[in-house]
Amino acid sequence: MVQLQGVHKYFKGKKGIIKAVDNVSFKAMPGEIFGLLGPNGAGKTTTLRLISTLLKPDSGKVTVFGFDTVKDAKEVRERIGFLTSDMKLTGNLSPRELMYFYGDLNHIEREIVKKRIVELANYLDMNDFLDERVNKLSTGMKQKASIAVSLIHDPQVIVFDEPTKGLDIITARTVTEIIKDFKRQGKTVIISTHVMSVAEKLCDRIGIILKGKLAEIDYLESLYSKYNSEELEDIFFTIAEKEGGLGDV
Ligand SMILES: Nc1ncnc2c1ncn2[C@@H]1O[C@H](COP(=O)(O)OP(=O)(O)OP(=O)(O)O)[C@@H](O)[C@H]1O
Repeated sequence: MVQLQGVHKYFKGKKGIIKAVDNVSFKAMPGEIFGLLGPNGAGKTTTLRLISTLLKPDSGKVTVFGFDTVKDAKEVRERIGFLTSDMKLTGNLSPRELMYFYGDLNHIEREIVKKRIVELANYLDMNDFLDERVNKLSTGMKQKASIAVSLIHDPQVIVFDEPTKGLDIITARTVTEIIKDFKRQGKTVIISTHVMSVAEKLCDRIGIILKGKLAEIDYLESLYSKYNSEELEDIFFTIAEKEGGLGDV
């Protein structure tokens, strides 16, 4: 389980203070896909980076299975996998070598990593390119390799920033199927997206984030009935217009 309680994260911008995350609170539970939906600059990536210990909140608290992301960062990192479509794997190492490298970084015994590589290669259908250099791989293969690397420690919580960004429809479909599978495995999944169809296809619960604030949070089905619409896009614009939070959409 992931919990945010009154979390604030501000940055200094050229035009003054940017309230990237402004008093955000929510919970994401095991076996659930929670989606943060918002326009560019709304604070989605910052929120996910706070959950993944890559940033510290200015105030408020983020916990992962009760462990505090600041005080217990090591315990949190052991339980979390942070994935992003922007993760560009380059260089002369193969996916297998990269998985060993990240296994070592996570202090996992080599025998365990060896077994995990077999599991992940079968699961992600990577056996044909497990020993190719990553800079020779296609975008889809690289994406699978970066997912495998991020999952080497079999995390209970998966945080995925813009899971389908820049992917062709076939790879995007593979990635969305993998995310659904995480849910079936009882993992806690948190994704960010600005693509309504991705949120509609994948998420059980959605938090709409506008200018750093959570403007709405509810089950997808409840949003449809609350706003009397079957279109998440219409619901999003209704909320954004009410909040005056469309920013630079
Ligand atoms: N390291 C940083 N330093 C200064 N400002 C930052 C930093 N990181 C993010 N910001 C600002 O915080 C705000 C929220 O950014 P964030 O990347 O979280 O938004 P986002 O919802 O993920 O947007 P996008 O969909 O464009 O990726 C933006 O105004 C951004 O410019």
